[in-house]
Amino acid sequence: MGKEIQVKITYSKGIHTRVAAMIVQKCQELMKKYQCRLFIRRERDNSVIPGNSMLALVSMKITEGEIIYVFSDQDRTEEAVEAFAAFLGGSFQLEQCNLDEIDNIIQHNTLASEKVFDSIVNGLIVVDHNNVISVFNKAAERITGITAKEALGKEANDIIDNSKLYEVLETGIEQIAFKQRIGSSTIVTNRTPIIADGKIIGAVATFQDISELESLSSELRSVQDLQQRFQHILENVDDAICMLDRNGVITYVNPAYERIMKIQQEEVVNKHIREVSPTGIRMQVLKEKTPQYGKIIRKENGTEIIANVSPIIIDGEMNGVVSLSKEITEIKRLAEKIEELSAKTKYLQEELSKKHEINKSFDIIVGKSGVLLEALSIASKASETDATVLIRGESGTGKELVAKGIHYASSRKNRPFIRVNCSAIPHNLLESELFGYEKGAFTGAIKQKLGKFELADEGTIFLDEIGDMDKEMQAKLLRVLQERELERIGGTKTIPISVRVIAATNRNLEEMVEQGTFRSDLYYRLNVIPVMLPPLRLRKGDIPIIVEHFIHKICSKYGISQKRISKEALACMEAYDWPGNVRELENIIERGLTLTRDEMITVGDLPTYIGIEKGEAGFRETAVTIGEDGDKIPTLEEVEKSLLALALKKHKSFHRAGKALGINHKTVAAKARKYNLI
Ligand SMILES: Nc1ncnc2c1ncn2[C@@H]1O[C@H](COP(=O)(O)OP(=O)(O)OP(=O)(O)O)[C@@H](O)[C@H]1O
Repeated sequence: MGKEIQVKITYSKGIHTRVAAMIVQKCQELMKKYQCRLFIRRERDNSVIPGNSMLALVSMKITEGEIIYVFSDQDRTEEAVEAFAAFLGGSFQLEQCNLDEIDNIIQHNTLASEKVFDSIVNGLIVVDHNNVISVFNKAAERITGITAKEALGKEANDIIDNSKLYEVLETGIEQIAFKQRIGSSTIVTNRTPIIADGKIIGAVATFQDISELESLSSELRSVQDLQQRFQHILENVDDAICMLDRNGVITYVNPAYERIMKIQQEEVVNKHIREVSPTGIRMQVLKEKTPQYGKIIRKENGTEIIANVSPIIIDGEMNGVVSLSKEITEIKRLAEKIEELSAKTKYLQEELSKKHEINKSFDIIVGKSGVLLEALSIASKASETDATVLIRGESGTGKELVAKGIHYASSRKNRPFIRVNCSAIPHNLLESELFGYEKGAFTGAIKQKLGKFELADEGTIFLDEIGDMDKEMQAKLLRVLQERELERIGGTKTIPISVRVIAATNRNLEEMVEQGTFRSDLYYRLNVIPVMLPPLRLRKGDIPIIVEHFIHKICSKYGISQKRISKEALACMEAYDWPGNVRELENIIERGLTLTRDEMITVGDLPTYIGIEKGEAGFRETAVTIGEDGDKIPTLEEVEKSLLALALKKHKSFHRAGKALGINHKTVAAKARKYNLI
């Protein structure tokens, strides 16, 4: 490097564009001649520029009187440096230079500036002091959709509606980072005044299209919003959720996971699944990248869970694993609940369909228990045919009611329903009762008498207590049933009969057939459609509605105001076993309604043996202690009452109580009535 030569700029206007062009032209000429490169160093800030760079020279804004230094990059080029220094310190007369060369340099530089402007990615608009556009670069064209041709030479506000460059021209205050809409784009712009010699000679706006940024940030906002929603869901679902990243590190577990797995998130989050569950399904899915559904896992703490584990695949790449698990006990509980509910629904549907199937004529029979409805459903179906029906059931279970129901539901309903109580009629009279007799058939037969079969013609005959019929009569009945015709006693002609037969008994006919006291052929002829009526103790759920039914029926019968029954009294009745079934219950209600002076039947209005089932007042009052220590000796009647009450409490039926006490059931019933035990 050669020596530096100091130069003082004496030119009054400093180094402006034309002068710079002249310097560049001189520098190029000297560089060519001396085969070196020449540089200028400014004293003010020590900045160095090449002497042949027009843009750098102009930007240095070297003024009159400033000190600069000139040097070369080669040794022994003093001549070149001296010549250059002499030129710089001169007066820059145009004649000194080749004018064409200078024009070319200026032209090239202007073109270079345009290129620079166009290569800027930001929009650039320059206006003069009249707000007329002098620069409108390519980016400005792209962002505004206006061509430079349309814009140049026009007032800025004619081209861009809301341009604020005029404000900058007026105030000289720059506007930084202003957001503005141009057409469909959103831009952010800086507007700066151009000041020369203290005067505003124009303004420049540089701007950037941020529409994409805006839509990205709104997308970001909605993604954030979505993420918050997901977070909320994850935190609140009942399923345990666990997420692993692509490397197998646990990144998230939700509160349900902590609860079900009985673990705190700090214990697992940020740990590799290998540490937490090395042989588990999550590890397997991480390795194999295939989902596993419905896996049942028994945890060490005894919890049984069902898990679905899936790989998270994004753009075909494994991005992590998510597991969703549920405590199986919960599912089991729900499944059991569903099973229970569907069994209940099925039962209710069956009950309902039974009720629907039952003819209205059976509405007089109160009760909605399954066993009763089943019996009534069979009876109702039987009423659609002429088949013989055998009704079985303990005394007082409603056999006659059902027989009537069948008759009134049948096509024979407008014809007679005739009841014959086979046990109430002496054996020798039953034949004439059933089949009638001719005048003079026997002593006392002073005129012809029609039998019940003839009276029931086209209707129904109800043979109650058929088990009490003697064998001779059984044979005669069988013949009539088989032949569908009869002869009156003492008569000669056969009379055809069209009668529907319903028989009933509370006796064990099968046992009687075995013992030979009931004809098996008659048994089979009668037992075409068997209807089994359940005893009241097997359908205690019906007690409240039957009680209500009788209270209503009896109050209406006696024309008294409707009464009620106390909860305790009803509870006693529900606890009692009802050996006399519905008939007994009806009697007790009638008795209670007669005894009570209140609006309500209470425990005190019930027979004592009913209360005892619930530990109410009753037997204890009647219980008698027989002592030998001079206590008062009870009367015989007191002892008898007490014994009867105890026997009835224990055995629940007159028959069995009678057996226990060694007396027959009729005596038990009579004495129970006498002592007010029923
Ligand atoms: N389910 C019922 N709903 C309403 N009343 C009933 C019901 N069951 C029986 N009863 C009534 O009970 C009493 C006895 O009924 P029913 O005479 O039909 O019984 P039973 O079985 O024929 O008795 P027994 O074998 O002693 O002749 C009648 O007053 C009857 O109205």
